[in-house]
Amino acid sequence: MALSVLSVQSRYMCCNEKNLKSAISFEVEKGFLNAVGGNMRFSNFLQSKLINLCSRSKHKSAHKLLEEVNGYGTASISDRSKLLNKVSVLMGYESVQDLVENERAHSQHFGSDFKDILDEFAFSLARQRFSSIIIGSSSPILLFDEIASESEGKNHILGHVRLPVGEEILDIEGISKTGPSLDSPIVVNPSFFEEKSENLLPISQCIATQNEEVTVPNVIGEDSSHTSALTMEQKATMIELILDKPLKSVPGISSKHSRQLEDCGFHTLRKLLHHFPRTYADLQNAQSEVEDGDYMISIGKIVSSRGIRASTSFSFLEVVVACDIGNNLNNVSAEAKKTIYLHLKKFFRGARFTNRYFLNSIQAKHKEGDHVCVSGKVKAMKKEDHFEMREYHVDVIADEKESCVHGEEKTYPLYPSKGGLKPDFIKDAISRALQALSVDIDPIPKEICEEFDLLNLYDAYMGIHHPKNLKEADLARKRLLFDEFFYLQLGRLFQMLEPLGTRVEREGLLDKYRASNMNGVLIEDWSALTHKLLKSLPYSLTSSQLKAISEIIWDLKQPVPMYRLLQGDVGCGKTIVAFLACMEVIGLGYQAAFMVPTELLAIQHYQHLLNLLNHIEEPSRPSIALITGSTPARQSRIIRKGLQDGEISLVIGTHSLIAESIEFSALRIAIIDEQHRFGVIQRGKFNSKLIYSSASLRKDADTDCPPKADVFMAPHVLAMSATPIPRTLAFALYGDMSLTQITDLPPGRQPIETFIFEGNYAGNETVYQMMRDELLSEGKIYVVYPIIDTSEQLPQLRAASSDLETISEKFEGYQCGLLHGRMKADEKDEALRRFKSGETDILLSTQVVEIGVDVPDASMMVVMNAERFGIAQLHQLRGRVGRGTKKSKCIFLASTVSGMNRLKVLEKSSDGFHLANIDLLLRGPGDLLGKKQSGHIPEFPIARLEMDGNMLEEAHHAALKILGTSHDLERFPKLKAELSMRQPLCLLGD
Ligand SMILES: Nc1ncnc2c1ncn2[C@@H]1O[C@H](COP(=O)(O)OP(=O)(O)OP(=O)(O)O)[C@@H](O)[C@H]1O
Repeated sequence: MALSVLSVQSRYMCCNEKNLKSAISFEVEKGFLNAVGGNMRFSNFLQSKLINLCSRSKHKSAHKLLEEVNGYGTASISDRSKLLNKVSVLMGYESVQDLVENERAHSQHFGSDFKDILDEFAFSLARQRFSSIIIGSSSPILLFDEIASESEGKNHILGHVRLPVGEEILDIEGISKTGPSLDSPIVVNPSFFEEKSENLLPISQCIATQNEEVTVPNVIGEDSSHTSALTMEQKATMIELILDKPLKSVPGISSKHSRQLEDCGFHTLRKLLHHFPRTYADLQNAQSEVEDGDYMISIGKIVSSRGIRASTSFSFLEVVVACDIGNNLNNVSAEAKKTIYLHLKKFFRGARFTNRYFLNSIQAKHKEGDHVCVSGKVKAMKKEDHFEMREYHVDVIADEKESCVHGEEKTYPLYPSKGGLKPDFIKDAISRALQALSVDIDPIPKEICEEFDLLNLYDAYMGIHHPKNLKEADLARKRLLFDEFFYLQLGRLFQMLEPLGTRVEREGLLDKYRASNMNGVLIEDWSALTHKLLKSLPYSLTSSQLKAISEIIWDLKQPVPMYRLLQGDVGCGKTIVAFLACMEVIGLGYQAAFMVPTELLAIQHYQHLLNLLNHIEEPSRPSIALITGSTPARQSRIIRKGLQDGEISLVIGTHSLIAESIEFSALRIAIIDEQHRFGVIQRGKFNSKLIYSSASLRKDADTDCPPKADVFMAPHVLAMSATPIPRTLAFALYGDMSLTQITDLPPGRQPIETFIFEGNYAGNETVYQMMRDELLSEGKIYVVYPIIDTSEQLPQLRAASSDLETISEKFEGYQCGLLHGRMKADEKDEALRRFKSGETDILLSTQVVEIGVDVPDASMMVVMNAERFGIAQLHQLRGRVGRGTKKSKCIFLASTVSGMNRLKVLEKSSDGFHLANIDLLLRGPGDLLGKKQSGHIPEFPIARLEMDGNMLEEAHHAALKILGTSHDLERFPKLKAELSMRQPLCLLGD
């Protein structure tokens, strides 16, 4: 309605703006409706709703609200809005907005004519009723206010087509009349967005009406003759306009809708187009048989929707969807087709969910006759062909006439909702945006697309959102995935080339990347301190470790901060590689920080390094410190001071290392062990912390002694991952990182024998016997549990603390220890120390031992309820044994036979990368990396990473090719512009 295009300003604007606007809009509508009805004041409407709720004495809050409603007329706008919100919630709506939408839908029986009249009158009515609100006083033509900034001399390109000097600014109402709305189909020439800087077109010519097409000279493509006179800079700036235009400039997206989209994060065309379908429905309903427990996705028609009150405090919603199934619905005889009925059920507990208003409102959300796509797990009901779904997802297929419903087009994109916007609304906006897209938007040159077998960008956007079939969607996905990698690679390489002065230097660097496996620094060129630590080791490094450290040292010598991921299977010896990297920078007079995810690991690393450094003579022995959450305040103060003064060269710690109060005097390298366990946010925090710390050196530089030039550079970052995440997944997460892999294990390691048993009486007894045998041969045993204490909710799970007594009794004469996350740091440390020293023979633990714990002579691990862990996680746990020369065993006890089957893969393989790939396929990347991380993973681009293994390599080669042709990207202005939109060109060290 008209009100929605107005800019509403009020001194009461302190309350939630969305709710306030909805409340006003609602009042206006209701007021008007009632005026038409002729006899009911607006507050009566609320009263009538509330009185019904009050009829039940339990609703004390409704009574109170009724009193408030009596004073509604005199209340402030913000109080009214709050009141409306409360009433809405009490009526079972989510918010006042939800109520407005539903009430509006309800009022549609007045017919579209009435709606038009309502729209027409609403504006003036709003003015009359709310004199305190200034409506329309600010320029309603928000679309064009960039023009003003341009005339003020800012050379800013508009989010819309620029007008020639003197052209009248169009009125928003004018635009909405001329331009199509979200409800009307449009025909727009793809070149709508393009513009010519010197000969700008009147906007009226650029907005196509229903049947006209507008031709605007093409200035975007590199080969366009019009562009030859433009400078690269101009071209690059113009290029930003296409995908980074605001949505309000897309024909067919009204300013109201664009505001709604913007509120949910869709600020530009790009943002909207990158809202990818979460899946595609095959509208042929190919399943011919449905069985209990199947996960199905199916198209059907809603046959009924009922909100049912089962008791005074229990209600449920039942929506029945009829789905025709059959192998190929178009070519199947009537007998082969059949209809199944899906009963979608949602349950509500609590008296407030049993009132009629609530039940009506939830049942009204599913309209009989609607075509929907349903997905979820089915449970067979007693009646044949009837299935229940309790956890389901329903998408309304917007237009039942849509060709795909009738089988012409099989793939139907299903979008996730965002910020409260319904998927259909987003889908519609995406379709509008696609129509407005230019065919030649692709910044990647045609030759590169051809060489790497990629769709062009326009086809990729079309293919991902409107695919004809799954193959087309997959090709589109690949192209967009390629972009993710490509720009990261391009950005990284570009950043490295920038500071290099001469063409020869740049070419040299590119050559090194062209043959990256040749990079490395000869051992003779390592620093003296690194050599000393190397000499103190009781073993020699494996060839893989040597290669890793020389790659890292090579990177440390580059003029830009290193960003490298060190990856290797469990127990391959990553820690020593990281220690050597620290020595390299400490040897040059800088500091190092080593951050690990658990206190236990911090202590272990600290003690390990301390032991190694004891072999180095005093003057050159670096001072190291340990700082964790349990470090006493006084000691932590001393350490912080030592780091600030530069007296401490290396600090090992948990996330407390990123505490605000820690400052370094010359931090040069940050090692982040098990980086993904910190989550992206903390990683970012750590980085910025480091940059800040380095930046603080500038102050010193201004005063007495100017530091070396490279002090201004942000610290090098070496991330380590013991979870052997697949190479490609690693890049999706750490796309701008270089990768070093340790591929072999230290010599003398014996393969771990793996057994899987069912955790029943017989299984347990067998395991106990194996444990006895192990103890007799002087082995040490970890017993790992999924939980600390037994839980009533999960009686089938064995718990570490509760089992201590049982195990102690069973293994009389042997000492048992306990280790879990709820213990204090020193208790944990003591438990591990006793196990290491042999004071305890059996350590009952939770998964705290999973990461990094190193007890080389531990020779057996038993994992209880192993089905509760992921495959990669079990592989990690198994890696706690077999770290020495003693032959080790690992036993997984599963509660169920089906659980045992899943674990069988661990019996067959001990290759972490292979197992991680399986986990990725079984559980998806979110699960593989733990909950913390999953929220940050763009599900779409990496959904099938295991199958796109070569993509990263290709992206890397493509980036090298581009930069080989033009070191500064001057010959590819579109790419340069795109790169600058995707990430700052100088992320670090600038
Ligand atoms: N080259 C080597 N030769 C013999 N032993 C080694 C070698 N490198 C490391 N080790 C030993 O192997 C064990 C495992 O090393 P480390 O803890 O560094 O492995 P990791 O890769 O960090 O393992 P995890 O992923 O389990 O944390 C340690 O006891 C370490 O001393």
